Amino acid sequence: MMSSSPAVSVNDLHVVRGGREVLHGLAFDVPRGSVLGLLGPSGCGKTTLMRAVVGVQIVKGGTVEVLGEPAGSPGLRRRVGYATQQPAVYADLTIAENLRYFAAVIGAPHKDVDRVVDEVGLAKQRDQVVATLSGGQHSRANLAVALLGSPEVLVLDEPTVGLDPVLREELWRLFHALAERGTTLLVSSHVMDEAGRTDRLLLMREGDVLADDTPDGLRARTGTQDLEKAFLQLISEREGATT
Ligand SMILES: Nc1ncnc2c1ncn2[C@@H]1O[C@H](COP(=O)(O)OP(=O)(O)OP(=O)(O)O)[C@@H](O)[C@H]1O
Repeated sequence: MMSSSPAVSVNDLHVVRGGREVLHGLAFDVPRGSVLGLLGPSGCGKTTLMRAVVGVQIVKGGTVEVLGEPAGSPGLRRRVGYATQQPAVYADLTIAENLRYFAAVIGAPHKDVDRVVDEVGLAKQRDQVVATLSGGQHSRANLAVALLGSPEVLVLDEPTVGLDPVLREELWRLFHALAERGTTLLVSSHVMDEAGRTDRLLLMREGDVLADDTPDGLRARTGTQDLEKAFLQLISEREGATT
C-alpha cells in the first residue's frame, strides 16, 4: 500500500522570494522509482521548487510531502539526498576525504565511499585534492556526496552542467539504474536535449507548470518530435490563451 503512494506530492505550492511570488500554485506527484525532469529557462523556479522538496525553502502556501511526510521533517534527513548547483565539497580535501567525512556525518556505511566514487566515474581522481579538479569533476564529486547512504529520493540541481556528452550519457544511465532499484529522482536541467531522457517532464515557465507529461506524451500533444519545439509551442499556446 505504502509503496504505491507517490514519492513526492506537491499541492498548490506558493513561494515568495525577495517580496515577489516566484511559484504560483504548483501541483504534481512523482511516482516512486521514476526520474522526473524539471525543465525550463533560467529563473523559472526550478531551484526554488527543489528547495521546497528538500524542505529548506520557506513556503507561503500549499503542501509538499515526501515519502508520506511533510518536506523537511527530521525523519527524512537521511532518506533524501540533495546536490545543489554550488558544490558543497571542501576544496582543500581529496575526494575520498570529503566522502569519508560526509559519510560519517550522515551515518552512511564506510564502503559507500568506493561505490559512489565509481558511480560518478571518479575512481582515478579519488585521492586528488578537490581544488585541483576540473569543473565537471568538481560537480561529479558533489553529486557523489548526494549518493552516500543510498537515499530513497534524490534531488539533483543541474547535475550534468558543464559535462561532455559521454559523461552526461553515463550519468543519465546511472540515474535510470538508480530508479530501477526504486530510487526516485528529481533532476533539473535547462538543456532541452536532456528532456527526452526523463520518465516524466515538468516543463516550467515563470513559476508555473506548462506541462506535466512523458516525453512521448508531449511529442504527441504538440505534434513535434523535437522537445525544444514542443516547449516553444506550449509557450505560444499559453500566450495565445491569455491574450
Ligand atoms: N534569494 C533570493 N531572493 C530573491 N529572489 C530570488 C532569490 N533566489 C531566487 N530568486 C528569484 O526566484 C526566481 C526563481 O529562481 P530559481 O533559482 O528557482 O530559478 P531556476 O529556474 O533554478 O534558475 P537557474 O536555471 O538559472 O538556476 C527568480 O526570478 C530569481 O530571481
